[in-house]
Amino acid sequence: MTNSFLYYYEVYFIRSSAPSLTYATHQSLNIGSIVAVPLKTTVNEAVIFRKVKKPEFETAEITSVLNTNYNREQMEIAKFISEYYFSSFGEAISLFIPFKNTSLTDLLPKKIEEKILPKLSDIQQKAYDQLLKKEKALLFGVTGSGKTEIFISLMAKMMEEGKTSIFLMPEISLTPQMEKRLKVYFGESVAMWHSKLTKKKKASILEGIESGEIRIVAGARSALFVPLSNLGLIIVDEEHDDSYKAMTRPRYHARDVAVLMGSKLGAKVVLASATPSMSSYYKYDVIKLDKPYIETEKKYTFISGDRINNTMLDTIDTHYKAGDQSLLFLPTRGNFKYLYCESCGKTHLCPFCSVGMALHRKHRHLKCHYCNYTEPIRDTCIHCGHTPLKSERMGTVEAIEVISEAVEGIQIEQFDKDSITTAKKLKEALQRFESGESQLLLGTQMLSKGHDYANITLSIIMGLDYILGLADYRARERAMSLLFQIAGRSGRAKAAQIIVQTGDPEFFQTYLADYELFIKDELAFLEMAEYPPFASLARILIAHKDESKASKITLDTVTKLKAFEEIEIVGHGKAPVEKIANKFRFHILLRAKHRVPLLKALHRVDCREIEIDFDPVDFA
Ligand SMILES: Nc1ncnc2c1ncn2[C@@H]1O[C@H](COP(=O)(O)OP(=O)(O)OP(=O)(O)O)[C@@H](O)[C@H]1O
Ligand SMILES: [Zn+2]
Repeated sequence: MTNSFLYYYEVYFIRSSAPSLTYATHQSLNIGSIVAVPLKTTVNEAVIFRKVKKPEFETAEITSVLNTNYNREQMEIAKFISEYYFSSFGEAISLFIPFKNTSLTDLLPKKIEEKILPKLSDIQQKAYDQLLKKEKALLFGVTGSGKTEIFISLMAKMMEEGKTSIFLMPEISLTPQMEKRLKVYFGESVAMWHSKLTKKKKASILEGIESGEIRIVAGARSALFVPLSNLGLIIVDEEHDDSYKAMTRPRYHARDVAVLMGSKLGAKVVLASATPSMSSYYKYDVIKLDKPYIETEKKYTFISGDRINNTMLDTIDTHYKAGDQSLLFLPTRGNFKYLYCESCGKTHLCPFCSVGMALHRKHRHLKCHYCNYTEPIRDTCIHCGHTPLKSERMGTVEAIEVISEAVEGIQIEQFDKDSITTAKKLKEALQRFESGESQLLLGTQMLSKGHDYANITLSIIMGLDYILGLADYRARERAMSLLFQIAGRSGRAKAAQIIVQTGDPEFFQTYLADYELFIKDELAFLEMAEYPPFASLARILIAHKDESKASKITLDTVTKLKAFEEIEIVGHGKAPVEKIANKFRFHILLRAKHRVPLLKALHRVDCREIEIDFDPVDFA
């Protein structure tokens, strides 16, 4: 029977981590075609990966050929993702939505009426002109400088040329407001895309893309993978944001994949931020927009401590009574605590790694999660002698209680992952805030992203020292960009007040007027300390129900890795979050001057029981 087949193909199962298999068929197929193939008792979707010679072993026959396919670029990018981010090809290709076999490739130009497009200011126009000339660039524009208007002009230009655009935002919390802004200009030509859309909605958007009606797809990470033909532009807004990094396999970084995609497809890539990442600033041409569209006065107040104090309460009250709105940021609840000094604001650091020592009350010790150095719990600050050291932090719920009690009548919007669980709740919360029904937006990281509300006149940033003390080589960058981002949500139309809670005001004050100065100092530090962008990092995660098994896998992997001279094992041991879903977690942090030797070494270790996170951004 099998002798009569003419063609043999290696295929990968879509969404599966399984290795490839070979199937036979009578017809010649293209690489990237999607087929149905039998496996045991089921029929599965698979993608044709490459043509192979007739194998020695028996092969089953391809059941049918579906009417969709991945194009060459999608296949190539998926291959890159699977190798660079250590996933199977089947998992990597499943990020993409395939093209219909009948997809058109020519789009007619669409012109947006001149009069409805935003009129750019002179400095916006200059940045726009510069961006037109570059294949890829970083638009470094202070908060409120009107980066969005520049994007709109760029996307309109693409439409006129019969090209499509992808506009990425870090999270869906930004989509409702951005949707409104984009619809004004692009109407039915723009679609919002994110992973929480219903199947029906997705299907209708895909139809719009196919017919050529939709020319712009805007949304979170997954919008990068929609099947747009004639792609002319990819914008990555808030490019510094860690939400662009996927936390499950394939653990890709959407910003970095966007850059690769742009170069493969000949599409322009514009990364943008008011607080660019060190790596983008270092790698790409920088175009600056250094004035807000509307200049307002900003007054900063620094206070120490870790609680909501009377200064904050009084200020919230004043702004509330004046009919203005406020924003209050609290760091995300961590899974463990650090010791810090209330008096000087410094976190107690590991003497070897300069990262915060985590407090383990149960074991009655402090521990560094990078090098495992431990020491007894201490009570006195080594910097200023103050005693006792503190370890408490406050969550959103407690904060709302305190403020509601002190500021009579104020309506507070809890804006964090515990309360904003659906797209609907998000939309409603933002609507209540926009209409003025609520006057204080109180929450975690979600607050910091791109929101544009004219009426906010007060930003309060709590717990910055906690961020500064995180066990993360980017702790300073994270704290500084957070401060700039949250401060930037206020004062868009009127003068604003910003309260910053930190025991180390000098650090922040040095850079308040100039984020670029911070970038330069930080890059010098990273170069000296040999961290990215001056080195490559990878993190190996090991999780197992049996703790001793997890520990053994960790040690075995470390032993194997020691054979590779060009890579350094920075540390290994229990992960800061020791247990998730009943599995004990261990990790290994690796570093190399160049990425290639690191990739090579990691491709040599057995991947079945470990997970590799290349270019990690999360160390928990
Ligand atoms: N050319 C323009 N004409 C009219 N309004 C403008 C123009 N440029 C900017 N604005 C207004 O200024 C405000 C700030 O602009 P925008 O939200 O684009 O800032 P941004 O650079 O994206 O800031 P962030 O980094 O904080 O997200 C918006 O309300 C926007 O509508
Ligand atoms: Zn240490």
